[in-house]
Amino acid sequence: MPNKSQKKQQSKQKGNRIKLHPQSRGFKHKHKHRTKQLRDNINNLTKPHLTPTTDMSEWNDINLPSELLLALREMNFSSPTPIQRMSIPPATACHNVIGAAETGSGKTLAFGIPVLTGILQRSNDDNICTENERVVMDTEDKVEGDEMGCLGWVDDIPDAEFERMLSDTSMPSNSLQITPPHNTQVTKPLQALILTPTRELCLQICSHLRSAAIHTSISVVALVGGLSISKQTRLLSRHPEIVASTPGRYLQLLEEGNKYCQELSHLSYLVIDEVDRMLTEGHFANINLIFDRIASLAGTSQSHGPQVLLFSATVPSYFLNLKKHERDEPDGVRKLKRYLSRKKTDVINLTRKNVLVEKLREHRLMVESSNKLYYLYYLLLRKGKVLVFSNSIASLRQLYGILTTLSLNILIVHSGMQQKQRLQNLEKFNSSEHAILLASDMTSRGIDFTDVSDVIHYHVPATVQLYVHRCGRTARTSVKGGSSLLLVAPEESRRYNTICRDLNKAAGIPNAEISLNEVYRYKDAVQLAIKLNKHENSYRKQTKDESWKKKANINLHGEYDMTSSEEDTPPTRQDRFVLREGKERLRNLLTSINKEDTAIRCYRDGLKTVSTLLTAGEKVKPATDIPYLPLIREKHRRL
Ligand SMILES: Nc1ncnc2c1ncn2[C@@H]1O[C@H](COP(=O)(O)OP(=O)(O)OP(=O)(O)O)[C@@H](O)[C@H]1O
Repeated sequence: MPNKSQKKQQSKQKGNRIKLHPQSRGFKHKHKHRTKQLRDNINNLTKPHLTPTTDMSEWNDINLPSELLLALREMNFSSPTPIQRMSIPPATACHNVIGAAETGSGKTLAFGIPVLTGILQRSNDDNICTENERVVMDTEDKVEGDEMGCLGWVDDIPDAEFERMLSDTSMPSNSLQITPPHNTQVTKPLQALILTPTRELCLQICSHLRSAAIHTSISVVALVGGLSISKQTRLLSRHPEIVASTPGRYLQLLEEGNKYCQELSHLSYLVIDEVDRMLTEGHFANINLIFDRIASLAGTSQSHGPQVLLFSATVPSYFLNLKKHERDEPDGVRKLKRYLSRKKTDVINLTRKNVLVEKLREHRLMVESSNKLYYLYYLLLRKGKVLVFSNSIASLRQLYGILTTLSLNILIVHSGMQQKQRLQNLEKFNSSEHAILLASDMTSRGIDFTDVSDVIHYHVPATVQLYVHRCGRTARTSVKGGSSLLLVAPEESRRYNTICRDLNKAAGIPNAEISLNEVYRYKDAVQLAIKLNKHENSYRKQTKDESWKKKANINLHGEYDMTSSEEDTPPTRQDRFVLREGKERLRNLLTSINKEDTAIRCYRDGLKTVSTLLTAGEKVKPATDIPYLPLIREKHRRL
């Protein structure tokens, strides 16, 4: 077995991301090497042979620093997206910006590029960061892959070594002097704070900005709940220029007295992504506290205080028209508007009339709620990368159990899961070509999935904004298109009508042509899976209870108490038999359907995805399960 230092050596040889003590690494040499590398990279911008296909002239009007242009070139972003083209110039000219653009339109860089540009300019102009500090940051802060590309690298540095790196001032004369010279400002206060509603989105933004800042010395740190706060505190002790955070974790660090989080007097940018979500109940109280702190530090001076950048695909009308005050404005919106009025504020609204992406193909199915599962199973038999949204965690868990019993390979993500498991499942889904992810609305905003072919709404979402954001997980910039299928039960028709009204869809969403007869071919199998799943859950619960009781009794009395009451009876052989026999029956049933069934054949041969089925109208038989469609249309017309 290799010991610890051998392991380090091995991973270093593999190009891994272990950091060693500055003295042992020859920081000076490394820095020189890095600076040369950066200079070469920038020079190479003009050498077409490196990436001959990427013409970056479309960015010329925006006048970006060469370090950023190089990174964009490496990402193959040859031209700015419309929202980037419109919002980067005013934001770099120190205006507040409120940006609304469809999902997947590149809003992260629309605020990220001005923030990075501003910080680069300041570091050149103001000498906020001394040359020596920059050297340390440059050498230490390069971050490579981990869970969602953001945090794991800190694991590689042993704690003691990490502390020594931060506190060691007794360097030999031939190593870099990190003690700053007199009369230079040594503290590097926080310059940009980006607030996002979910942890996953926060990590994604952090990773995206790091890629854009790869050729600069700017460091970006993500602060999120569910992951070690002490690691995040250590990251903050390195004074990153940009912090992306969920409001709850930032507030927690503020309350715990973290000096870096408290020092907001030099904050130049406050970004609120998914602003409509952030100002609604649940987040607003925290945002308000953070904002109050920033506003109080800014005082009343026009020139003080950070520039504010607010972005979403669904910016509420009270932000699109700043002069208009609406009755339904959430608490504190006026306060934020007053703050915005201190600087020039540009409102950039690029959303289309019905807000959704043009490339999206929308359908809906009117189904009895008791039949939804049959439809879902039928659809999931097809190939594709399918994202299924449900309104509750309980129903997600139930669907997961049943669909897994039906031998489908399913991933699941919701807020009731461990953070690491959530990230792992998202990563797995994202990197697969064909996969099914059951998700709660935690995943509906901002997550940049690649090539999702279909979004299925198992329940009608509670708001039109949720519908837009769920649909936005497909048909993003990098893909040709995608489909959304809304399953509407009679009791959900009111919500469905509201969505249609808010999206100006007078004729409603087009109906998907899937016949109930076709779907009912799986009825027996699905019903059996429901029963088996129920049985298995209670069997598992009993087994779990038993082992828990055993442990509890052993702990309390030193030995297991064999006397148990009637209802405590452990699962019997009979239970196990029923379960085994049921599974066998289900297997046989599926095999027999499999032999003749076209859908499964299509799935196996990869011929049909959900979208092709929906758009091609594979079944010509009269559609839908429910005869109350005209009623809904009628109702809708009246609205
Ligand atoms: N200039 C560009 N050219 C090509 N692709 C880009 C460009 N800018 C960003 N992208 C890519 O577009 C995708 C979507 O970007 P981003 O996640 O920022 O969208 P968004 O507008 O924030 O979406 P959402 O509203 O769902 O949060 C990302 O994969 C990103 O890398």
